Amino acid sequence: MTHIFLTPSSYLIPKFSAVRHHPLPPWKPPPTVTFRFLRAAHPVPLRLTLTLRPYFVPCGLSATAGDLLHNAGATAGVLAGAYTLVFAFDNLTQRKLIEQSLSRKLVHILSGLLFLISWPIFSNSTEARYFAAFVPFVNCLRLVVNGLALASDEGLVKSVTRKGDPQELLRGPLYYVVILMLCALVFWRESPIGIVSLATMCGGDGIADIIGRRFGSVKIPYNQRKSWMGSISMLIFGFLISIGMLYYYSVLGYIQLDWSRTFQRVALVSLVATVVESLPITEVVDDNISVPLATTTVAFLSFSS
Ligand SMILES: C/C(=C\COP(=O)(O)O)CCC[C@H](C)CCC[C@H](C)CCCC(C)C
Ligand SMILES: Nc1ccn([C@@H]2O[C@H](COP(=O)(O)OP(=O)(O)O)[C@@H](O)[C@H]2O)c(=O)n1
Repeated sequence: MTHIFLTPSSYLIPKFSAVRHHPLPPWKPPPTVTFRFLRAAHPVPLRLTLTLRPYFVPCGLSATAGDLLHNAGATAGVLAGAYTLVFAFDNLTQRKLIEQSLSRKLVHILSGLLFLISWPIFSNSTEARYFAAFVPFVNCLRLVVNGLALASDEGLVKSVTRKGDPQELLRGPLYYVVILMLCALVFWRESPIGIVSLATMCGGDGIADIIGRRFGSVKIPYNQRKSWMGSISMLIFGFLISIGMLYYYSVLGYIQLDWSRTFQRVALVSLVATVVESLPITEVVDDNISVPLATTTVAFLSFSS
C-alpha cells in the first residue's frame, strides 16, 4: 500500500537552523483525509493521505480550550499592563514628578520592552502570537480614536505626546505600536529578528533621546539635531538590550544561538540602526519606521547567512 503524505510547506518566515523551536505541546495526530484509488489490473489500491497541519485548520479549531483560556488571560493581563503603564506615567507627569519629554521616552522604552518580555506568558499554541498581537492592535485603535479626537483620553495625550497635541498620537506612537504588532505576528518568539528589532527600537532609540537631550552638546556634523552622545548611547544600549533579550529567550528555550556569531551580528545590526537613526530624515520618515525597517533587514540577512 502506498501512502503519500502531502503536508503543506511551513511558516511565513524561514526557519533558522541554529534556532530550536520551543518544545511543542504533547503531539496529537493531526487530522488526516485518505483517498483510495483503485488502479486497473493492480492488486493494491493507491491511498493518498492528506495531513492537515494546525495552521491549515481554521483558527480556534486547532487550539485546545485550555490554550484559548490561557491566551485570553495572558492578553487581558498584558492589556491591563499597557493601560497601567500609561496611567502611571500620566500620574507622574500630572504631579510634575517627571517632565513630559522624559515621561514619553520612558513609556517608549518600557512599553515595548515589557511587551517583548511578556511573550513567553502566552501558550505554545500556533495561535498564541495572534493573542499577543491583539494588545498592540487595541492600542493602535486607542491612538487612532484619540488622535482623531473621537475620544479624549487626556492621560494618554499627556504621557505620550511631545506638546500635548492629540494629532501627534497618529505619528510616532502609532507607527511604534504597529511595529510591535507586526513583530509579534511575523517573527514572534522563535526568531531573533523581531527580538533584536524591538530591543533596538524601544531600548536603543529611547535611551538615545534621554542621554542625547542631557549630554548631547557635540552635534553630529550631518545632523545638528542629533548628537554623538545620543548616537553612541543608542549603539551601546541597543546592543546590550538586544543581547539581553536574546539571552532571555535562549534561557527559556525558544531559540538556540551560536553566541560568538550572534555578538557580531547584533553589533552589526546595532551599528546600522544607529547610523539610520542619526540621519536627518525624520521629516521624510519617522524613526519608528526607518529604524525597525533597517534593523529587520540587516538582522534577516545576517541571521540567515
Ligand atoms: C510614546 C511611544 C512612542 C513614541 O515614540 P517616539 O515618537 O518618541 O519615538 C510609545 C506609545 C506606547 C503606547 C501608547 C502603549 C503601547 C503598549 C504596548 C502595545 C503593550 C505594553 C504592555 C506592557 C506589559 C506594559
Ligand atoms: N542620536 C540622538 C537621538 C536623539 N537625541 C536627542 O533627543 C532629542 C529627540 O530625539 P528624536 O528626534 O529622535 O526624538 P523622537 O523622534 O524619537 O521622539 C533630539 O532632539 C536630541 O536632543 C540626540 O541628541 N542624539
